[in-house]
Amino acid sequence: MTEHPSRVLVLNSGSSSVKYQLFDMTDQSRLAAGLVERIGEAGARLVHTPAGGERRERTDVPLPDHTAALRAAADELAADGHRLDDPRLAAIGHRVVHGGLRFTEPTVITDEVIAEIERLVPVAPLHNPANLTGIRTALELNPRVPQVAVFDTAFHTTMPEYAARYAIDTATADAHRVRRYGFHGTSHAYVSRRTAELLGKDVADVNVIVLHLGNGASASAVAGGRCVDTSMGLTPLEGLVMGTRSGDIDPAVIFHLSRVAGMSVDEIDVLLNKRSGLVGLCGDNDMREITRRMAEGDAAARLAFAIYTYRLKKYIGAYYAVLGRVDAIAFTAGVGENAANVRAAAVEGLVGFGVVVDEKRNTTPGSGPRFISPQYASVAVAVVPTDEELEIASQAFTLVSP
Ligand SMILES: Nc1ncnc2c1ncn2[C@@H]1O[C@H](COP(=O)(O)OP(=O)(O)O)[C@@H](O)[C@H]1O
Ligand SMILES: CC(=O)OP(=O)(O)O
Ligand SMILES: [Mg+2]
Repeated sequence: MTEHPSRVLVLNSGSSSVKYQLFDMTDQSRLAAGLVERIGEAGARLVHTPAGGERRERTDVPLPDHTAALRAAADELAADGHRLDDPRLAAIGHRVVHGGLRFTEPTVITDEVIAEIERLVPVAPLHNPANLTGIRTALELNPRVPQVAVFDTAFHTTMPEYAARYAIDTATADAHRVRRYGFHGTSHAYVSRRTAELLGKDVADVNVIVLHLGNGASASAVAGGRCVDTSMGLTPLEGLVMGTRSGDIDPAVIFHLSRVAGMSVDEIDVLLNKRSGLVGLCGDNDMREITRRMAEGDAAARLAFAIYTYRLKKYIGAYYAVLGRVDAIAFTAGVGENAANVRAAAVEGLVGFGVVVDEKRNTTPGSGPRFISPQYASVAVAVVPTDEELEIASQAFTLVSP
């Protein structure tokens, strides 16, 4: 009997990092995981962790660009016996951030798919180029295994037109594909499903607000497993306050900075995407550091935290209204899973909506999905760890399986 290939390598290429994980999909176990960070910068490093093995950190290999980073990752995997031409490999799954309106499902990558992802670079300048480098390098390393793109935007394509459209001239919007796409969809899909499981209900029967708070952050309103609204828009800049991005602002801020401060469009782009959000407000984008500074009475850190959590609360209120009935609010990603102070502040004063957290549950560290609201609360508040890599592996594996 020949064994069907059952392994999936997942690549998540970010603007300055590459994350990778190798799964055995027979039991969804992780065979290896790694991260290459600060690519092209001083201090670039690769951290590779084999399942059950010793973590290895490499700073001695040159990591000038994403191609080098992926080759170095392939070498680390090969050193553990996981070669990229291994016949047990069923697919390589890629996170692709912007899929426009065209890609609503995971898609096997062809030249034509690559050309379409390339065409979307202007609406995802920080993300799609890195995703494309990941795809091209993986194709060079193994041209035979199916490569699958899993799009951040796909889960949001169910948004109704009235949530997806901006109120601007329709002809201009259509000519340039200006509309709200939404991102982090793989995480919103996975977390909303896991939240339904935690509630012991069918996903079709529950309404969930998902708050994905990582470096990039977004909220979504999910009704019966379908996304009906999300906070990111044409690009991942709209919505919540993020590590380095402003989130919602009056668009006239851009005209003002151009006319009054003499800044170019590119300079304003960098300002809003890289020098705003938490880092712009207080100089730090790591919530751990901000929390430490707040305890010392640092006023800038306190204000940054207040702005961040106030914006969250506004989105919770908005999506409560959008959904009409909310069964659960789920916090996920680096900040959402770990920062009890952010969770508490985001729902403070919402007891009238049935939204409240139990202090002990909220501050007790845990790892799996768990409730942080009291037993009696009418809306469940939960911490539900995301796993974008496993979700990408599952979708890619399902697509290529006979
Ligand atoms: N223990 C913690 N307490 C508070 N914040 C944390 C903690 N651990 C991680 N974070 C936050 O999570 C962020 C990264 O989230 P993550 O989901 O890994 O981001 P991304 O995948 O977008 O790079 C960090 O910038 C940091 O602010
Ligand atoms: C779309 C997006 O914001 O992604 P990330 O959080 O990985 O930057
Ligand atoms: Mg993440």
